[in-house]
Amino acid sequence: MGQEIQENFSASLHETLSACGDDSDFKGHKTITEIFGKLYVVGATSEGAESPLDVKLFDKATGKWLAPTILGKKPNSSTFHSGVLVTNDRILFLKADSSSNEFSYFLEVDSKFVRERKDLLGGEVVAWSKGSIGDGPKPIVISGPSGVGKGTLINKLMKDFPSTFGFSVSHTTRAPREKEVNGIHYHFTEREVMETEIKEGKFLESALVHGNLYGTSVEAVEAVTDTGKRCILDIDVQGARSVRASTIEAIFIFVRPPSFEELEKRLRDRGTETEEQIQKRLRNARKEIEEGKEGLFDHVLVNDDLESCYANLKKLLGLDSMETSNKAASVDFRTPSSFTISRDAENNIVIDSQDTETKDGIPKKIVLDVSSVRGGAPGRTRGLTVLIEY
Ligand SMILES: Nc1ncnc2c1ncn2[C@@H]1O[C@H](COP(=O)(O)OP(=O)(O)OP(=O)(O)O)[C@@H](O)[C@H]1O
Ligand SMILES: Nc1nc2c(ncn2[C@@H]2O[C@H](COP(=O)(O)O)[C@@H](O)[C@H]2O)c(=O)[nH]1
Repeated sequence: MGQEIQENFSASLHETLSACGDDSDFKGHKTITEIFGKLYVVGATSEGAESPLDVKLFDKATGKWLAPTILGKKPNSSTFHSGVLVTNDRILFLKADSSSNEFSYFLEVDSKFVRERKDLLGGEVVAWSKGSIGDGPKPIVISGPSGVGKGTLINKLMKDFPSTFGFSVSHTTRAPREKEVNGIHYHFTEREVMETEIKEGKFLESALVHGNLYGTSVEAVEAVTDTGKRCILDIDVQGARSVRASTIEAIFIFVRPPSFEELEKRLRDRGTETEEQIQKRLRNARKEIEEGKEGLFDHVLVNDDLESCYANLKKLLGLDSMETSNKAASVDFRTPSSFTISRDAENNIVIDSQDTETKDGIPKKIVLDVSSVRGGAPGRTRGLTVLIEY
């Protein structure tokens, strides 16, 4: 029953679009979803399974096509996809012949993130985020004054748990230090370029820190989440505040020095800053240490003895027993190459295979509970629950 409603609805939108002159220019399969008088047309502009899904927008009231700014990593197209309106701010796209890690993408059209970007950029904005089954690992934000040992602690985590954690590589306008490598430690960039990209909405957060611009790009976070790893952000307190205000659900950790004198000693001994820069960083450190007490952070660690601080960090991340404890719930399947979509009595989304042959790992039915999804662009939409029938 639900399935018929879906097909009739979609067919009438195709008719509406044809009557108005379909300028969407998509090759192969496309879907149309109506939200508040706007038709979101999604398809691929070029042939081939690996071409990205694009979004065109038709405004029924004005009869005009609008070109939205598309944020987030676009999903690759497949032979077939289906769009399901989940709430009035997002559409769920389900892809045929795709792995459980790739089959679901959300297109946000009016989420908080999208509204913020609309204010910033003007015009229409939409944002993609990949769907994640289960809770998925929450990103970790690590803040603290310069020289306290954030980088040292993060390096230890990355070395000991390489398949669990991925580092969000920030952009900065400061000059590289002797052993720093572009693209690994930072994306070193020109100020003008970074300012333009901030205006274009490419950054999740950015801040002026010790006289230079630093920022976390949406792409940097997505590059890590795409690998299924848990993202670690090393950012200052201003950045932590911005991430806290975003849709990203993260764990916020503040690292404190045992004393101000020890902090100064570490900064000097590191030997990477001039005296003037050290003084500036120390002045900012006093402010940051005060801000670290304000309740913005979920956990405060004192980095006195490195090994015991690292042990405490692992403990609060639940890593003291085994490496895999923070991995996302894994459910392995492939979606069928053709399917129909319906809603069941509990309002779950039901994907029914229309494949004529049964194949290993491809369920006959996939039931998706989307009632607890949260998060979203930039990053992932987490909390999809999946029930599978073979
Ligand atoms: N517990 C510790 N005891 C003594 N020295 C430490 C400790 N932790 C880190 N260090 C040293 O302190 C210096 C600063 O550490 P690190 O570069 O990791 O700080 P940071 O917080 O990442 O600084 P920044 O914010 O400037 O990048 C390094 O030389 C590091 O080896
Ligand atoms: N708000 C942000 N702060 C960042 C980011 N990347 C790094 N930082 C912070 O800058 C200072 C100085 O770093 P350094 O490498 O020059 O010593 C430090 O506190 C970092 O945490 C970012 O993307 N956003």
